[in-house]
Amino acid sequence: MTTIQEVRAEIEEIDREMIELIHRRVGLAEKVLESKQKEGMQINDTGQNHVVLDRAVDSATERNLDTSSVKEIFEILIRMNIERQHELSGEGNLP
Ligand SMILES: C=C(O[C@@H]1C=C(C(=O)O)C=C[C@H]1O)C(=O)O
Repeated sequence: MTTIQEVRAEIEEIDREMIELIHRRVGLAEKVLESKQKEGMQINDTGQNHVVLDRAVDSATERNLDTSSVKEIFEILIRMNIERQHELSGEGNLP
């Protein structure tokens, strides 16, 4: 039988992986901003936000996860990326 310590070690490993993935995702803000500045695009792209959220909700549905919770997580991830792009463009935390 698995001990609580073993399960917690597995959770810790997953948490570390998630932090690394969040770091990678936020890290892409620089490349995205560069392309947007070249193309004259706005930082917040509501159409793309929908694409990302719909994709996350579909994946969550396939795995029988609570879709509204998964959507909240992805809304936070999108916000973090947008905030990072604003920081990098020297605008601070504008909406
Ligand atoms: C990363 C982008 O910039 C913003 C952040 C997004 C995201 O974190 O997925 C999606 C759309 C944009 O509002 C992008 O346009 O792809």
